[in-house]
Amino acid sequence: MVSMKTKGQEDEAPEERVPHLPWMRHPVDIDSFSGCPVTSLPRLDPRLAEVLQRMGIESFFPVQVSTWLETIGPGAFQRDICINSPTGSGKTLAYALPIVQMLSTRKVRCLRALVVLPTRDLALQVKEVFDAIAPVVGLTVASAVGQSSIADEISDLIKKSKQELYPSLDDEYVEMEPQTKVDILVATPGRLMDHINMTKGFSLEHLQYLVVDETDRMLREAYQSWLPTVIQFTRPTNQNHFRHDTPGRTLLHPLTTIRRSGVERGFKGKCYPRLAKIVCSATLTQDPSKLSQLELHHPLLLNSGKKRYRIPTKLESYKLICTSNIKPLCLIVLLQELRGEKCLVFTKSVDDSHRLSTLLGFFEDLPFKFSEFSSLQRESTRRKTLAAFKEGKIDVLIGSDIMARGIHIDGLRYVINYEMPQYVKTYIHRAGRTARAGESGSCFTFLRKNEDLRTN
Ligand SMILES: Nc1ncnc2c1ncn2[C@@H]1O[C@H](COP(=O)(O)OP(=O)(O)OP(=O)(O)O)[C@@H](O)[C@H]1O
Repeated sequence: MVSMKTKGQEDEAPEERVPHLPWMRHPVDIDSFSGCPVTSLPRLDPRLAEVLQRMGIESFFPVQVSTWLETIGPGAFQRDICINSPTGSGKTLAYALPIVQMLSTRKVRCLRALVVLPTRDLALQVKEVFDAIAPVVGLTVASAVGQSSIADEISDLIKKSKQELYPSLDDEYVEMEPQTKVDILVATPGRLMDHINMTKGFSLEHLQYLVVDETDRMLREAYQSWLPTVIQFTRPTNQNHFRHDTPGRTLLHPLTTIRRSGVERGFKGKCYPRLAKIVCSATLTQDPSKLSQLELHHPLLLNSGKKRYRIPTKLESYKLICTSNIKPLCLIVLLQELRGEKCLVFTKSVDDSHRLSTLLGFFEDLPFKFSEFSSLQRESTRRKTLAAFKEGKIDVLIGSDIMARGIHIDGLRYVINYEMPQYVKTYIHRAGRTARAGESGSCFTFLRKNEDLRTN
């Protein structure tokens, strides 16, 4: 086996192409910002500063500072924000913090911010971030991910209606009451659609902020047309003539969110305040037809550096060249060398993960504990395996790209591509499970002699 350190995936990426969309050609460079101590961020609510410090956050990362300046700062969220910044650079807090700060002055509780992510694991991880900061300013967060029964989710989301409590109340008064009892909802598209279609009282009419995380993946799949549905339901009143719960009703009552009243002083004739959007990824798509689905309002791109994608600065990449017949042995040697440190091993499919785990199972006395992590396993099994891995009871997880996106595991220093990923984007997300939040980490990729890390 030959091992070689590479200069980094980005040096091997294909030639940069000029983006088709003019607004993508002139991004704000996130790397031109430096970190900022929590206590120095202009206009940050002292309660939020305090809770962040208690969480051990002393200063903000550049992506968080630049997003803050475009939302709470001078940018004043006049434009929709598209964030393209490396894995582990802190994008979650970059959008969570301004949203929580902006909602902290709300008077009436109802659903005002929606964050949508492709998988349940990611959604729950993001909810944890909101849960850590939102309650200190009196905000409530819920998830709609299908982790619990839909009935439990409904009881977390929807108030008992006044009519149920006081049957003699006038219908008109009851309709004025917002029925959602959370301020922020973190959802996966499937469960979100279930609530939109079936949950009585679930309404997006007061929504002010929409976040689409892992945007490129979210736009690649239709997920039951969740995006056009959300956009349709949140159009200003004068453009939205239908509602699913009370068809034909027009509403302009005192509790109507100002966005729906359509104050005509917005940019390029659009109603203002509008539904403000933040979309983000480590590999944001530049495809105009995909991005157009988001109906972005005068978008602003925040990009790390000049390149289209960037890997974390402290990530070291290695090629391991060996023939197929000795690859499992080479993997075992490598894992022995890593001395029981946490490590993710990626294969190209669930079947390959299963085969590799079964093969390793034949070896006795391996000095590391490993487990398979597969979409074919039950949700509860996967959750237990991930928890055991996080706690250090398992050293090595073997899986396919189900583990590649967004998941954060403290102290994970090594990623191994047992099979070379097919796309640069996949490499970036897999490798990005390590070297997060300014830490160092290494990614090893097994290749055959004439193979290269260069992918399409
Ligand atoms: N300002 C900060 N100081 C210290 N740690 C931070 C800070 N901001 C975020 N983190 C930590 O950095 C880690 C990575 O953050 P996060 O998951 O938001 O990255 P990301 O950019 O969304 O990555 P990915 O693209 O892989 O989803 C998390 O553990 C988070 O708690």
